[in-house]
Amino acid sequence: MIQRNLDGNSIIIRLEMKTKTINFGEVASAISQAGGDIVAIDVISTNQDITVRDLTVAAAHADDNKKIVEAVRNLNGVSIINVSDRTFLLHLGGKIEIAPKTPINNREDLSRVYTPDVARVCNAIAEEPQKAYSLTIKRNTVAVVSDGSAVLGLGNIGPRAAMPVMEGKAMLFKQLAGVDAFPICLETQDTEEIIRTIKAISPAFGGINLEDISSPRCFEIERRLNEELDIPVFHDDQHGTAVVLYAGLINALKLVGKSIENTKIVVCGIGAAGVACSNILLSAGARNLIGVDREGALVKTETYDNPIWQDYAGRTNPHLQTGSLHEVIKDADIFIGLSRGNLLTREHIKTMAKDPIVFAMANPVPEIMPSEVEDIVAVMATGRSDYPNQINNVLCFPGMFRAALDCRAIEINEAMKLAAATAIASSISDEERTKYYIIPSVFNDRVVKSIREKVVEAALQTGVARRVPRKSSDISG
Ligand SMILES: NC(=O)c1ccc[n+]([C@@H]2O[C@H](COP(=O)([O-])OP(=O)(O)OC[C@H]3O[C@@H](n4cnc5c(N)ncnc54)[C@H](O)[C@@H]3O)[C@@H](O)[C@H]2O)c1
Ligand SMILES: O=C(O)C[C@H](O)C(=O)O
Ligand SMILES: [Mg+2]
Repeated sequence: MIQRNLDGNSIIIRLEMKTKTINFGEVASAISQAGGDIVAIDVISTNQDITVRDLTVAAAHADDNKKIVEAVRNLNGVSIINVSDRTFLLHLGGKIEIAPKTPINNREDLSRVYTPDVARVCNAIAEEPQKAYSLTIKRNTVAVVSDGSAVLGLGNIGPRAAMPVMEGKAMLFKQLAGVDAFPICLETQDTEEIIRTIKAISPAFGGINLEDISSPRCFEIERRLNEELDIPVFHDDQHGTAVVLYAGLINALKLVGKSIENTKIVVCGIGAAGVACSNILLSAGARNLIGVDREGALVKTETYDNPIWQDYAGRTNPHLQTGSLHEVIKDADIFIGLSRGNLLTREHIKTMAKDPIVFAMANPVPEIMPSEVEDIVAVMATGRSDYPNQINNVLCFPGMFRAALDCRAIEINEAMKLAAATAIASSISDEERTKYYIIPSVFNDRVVKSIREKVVEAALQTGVARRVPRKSSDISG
């Protein structure tokens, strides 16, 4: 039922073949034996003795790529000129650019967009700072800020290595919701310095999307910035994830006919995403929710150095369950993984209650792969785009910021998050809902519109909107 998307693992091998020594059939069979499929062949040049070709080869797993290249390299009469990976090719020079909205064709244009005329616009903003919203990019621009300390599930890989993710988020902001977003990766992991820096750059932006900043620092950074800035600050890994998770769970619970109040929920990984996801589930009525981190279940009878865990333990695990993940997952109705890959096996899932719901959301490798348990779970979801039911914060952040910018919200509050979750969940109708379709696709164009409408409504009702936006049909860049 589940189909892997081979495209993510394809490589392009440019090779030179001595036509008298080897024929193409031999190359093709060596590639196939090493686990690759040739999906495209381009002849680059050819003469009587030598032919140069680009072979696009897909493999089921990225690990097979090395084997395939070795198999080709070992053939007599073949030399490899170059191997490129389509994903790396796509990243050459970065993934986004800044483009002017109007051309500067002559001296008159120049004096309007730049000096001397621009000075009149500057003075207008100096006299009335709110005009920054109408006369600069602030109205539609979000900073995507990371310190590279918790990038996907890769850990603390630093600000340079975080850039491809932040560029990707910026692309998604623009393509899905018309929001201009700029990636900013900071060369500091000091809480105070991050807060100071974000405050210092804030004049250019209408909102701040914090991304991949590890816990517990992320909680303090977000709280302080929300207090000290008048633009919305939203830690995507916390709240974006929580919104989408709750949306998926609303639909999954309908499928299995259970109510959130009567389920046992195990959340693994009590970091940024785990805390926020637990919070949204508790506010939606969850009662028997148990958090598990590296040392096992969090329980209020223990003392933790991490104050976030102490607070968490005090609000969860009502039956004071102790033990490892493998112990507490027994009889659970719902597993939510926000930790790291490959922590569970099929045997562990078999110990869960009837019709288990498994949301294994660690990226890029989930706590358990769907292919291992697909036949024994009622609903399975991951954070990945190559399996059904992708629970990924990308379903939330574009629409959420579209709404916040349009109504010029001073913050993104709980009511707005719940409104977004309901909007996402209800974009799948009763007839459409199946175990493979509990969450809409990122390409479903109803999602951003529906989040935008519901979130603006919630912002107006809760008094955090500074402006009543025009109709949703005005969504644009
Ligand atoms: N699908 C999504 O939309 C989505 C969104 C956010 C985060 N995530 C994923 O969730 C994971 C956590 O992200 P985060 O931003 O909360 O990071 P984080 O660093 O704040 O938290 C990770 C937590 O997992 C815990 N952990 C690590 N190994 C563990 C183990 N073996 N057993 C139990 N707990 C363990 C850590 O101690 C930490 O508390 C990452 O893999 C990330 O990619 C997915
Ligand atoms: O970036 C993603 O794909 C989701 C999430 O923000 C993560 O950190 O894993
Ligand atoms: Mg993230």
